[in-house]
Amino acid sequence: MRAVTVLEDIVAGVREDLVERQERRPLEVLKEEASRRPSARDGVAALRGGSGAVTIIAEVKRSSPSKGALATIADPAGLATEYEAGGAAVVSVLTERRRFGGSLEDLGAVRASVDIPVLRKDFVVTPYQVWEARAHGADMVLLIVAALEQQVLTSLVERVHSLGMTALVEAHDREEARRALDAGARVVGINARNLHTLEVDRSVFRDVAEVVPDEVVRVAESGVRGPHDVLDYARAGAHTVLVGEALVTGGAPRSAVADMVAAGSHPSLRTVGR
Ligand SMILES: O=P(O)(O)OC[C@@H](O)[C@@H](O)c1c[nH]c2ccccc12
Repeated sequence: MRAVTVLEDIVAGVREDLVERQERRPLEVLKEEASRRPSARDGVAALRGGSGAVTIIAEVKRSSPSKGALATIADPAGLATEYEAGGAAVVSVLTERRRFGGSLEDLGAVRASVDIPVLRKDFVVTPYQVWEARAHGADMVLLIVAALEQQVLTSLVERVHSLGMTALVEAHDREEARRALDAGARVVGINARNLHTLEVDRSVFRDVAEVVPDEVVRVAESGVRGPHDVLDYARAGAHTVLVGEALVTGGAPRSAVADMVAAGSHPSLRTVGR
């Protein structure tokens, strides 16, 4: 028998937790809550930024399967406010509980504290979770190609977009990137961390980015240690860079984001064909 990979293990846990939430809060209730929210913010416009500079998605992340505990983050809303003040285009909030220590409460608290778009980062495998995201004020939802069959992926992308949100569709190789585009993604994340083995290989980005056209926002995910890596990803064709660990462990989130935003506006990038 094939070994169960980390991704499959995480998704199994997510499905278990989901059963309980669906009992507590029927879909009809969620839909009602979602309908009372103001419209979702435009994630694509925020990530494009307007000036040709590379934008930053800053992540609220307490722990990870690869590194274990990273930061306590007693006040996720306060952290998100720092990210926004540093110039982040979007805040990503991990809501997966078992491995990442996140929650939908974190998402709601962050939503209430910032004006920029907020991304729900989780292992979304059912429409119910998309409604949950909207009911808690998310503007964007992560969908992971490797966790979804193509038909399911396509219908989840459609569901996200029909609720006025933007899907960030995550790929790890060229084949998955093509599947993301086929499913209708307007924003494609290329994750340098392999979710089966958890290893980071930053060179994956350049290779996979080649199959993602310029009309689609290319997001480089994982393994960013500082401004230098932002610049490298930008030179490899990223429109946006998503950063977690370096921001939650560094101790000065506002200035860390500001330094990365500055790297993303470097004059040398104007000559890169982005
Ligand atoms: O902490 P890092 O190396 O900056 O990585 C952030 C982000 O890319 C990572 O959290 C991530 C990327 N895709 C995911 C999918 C699920 C959970 C987490 C992730």
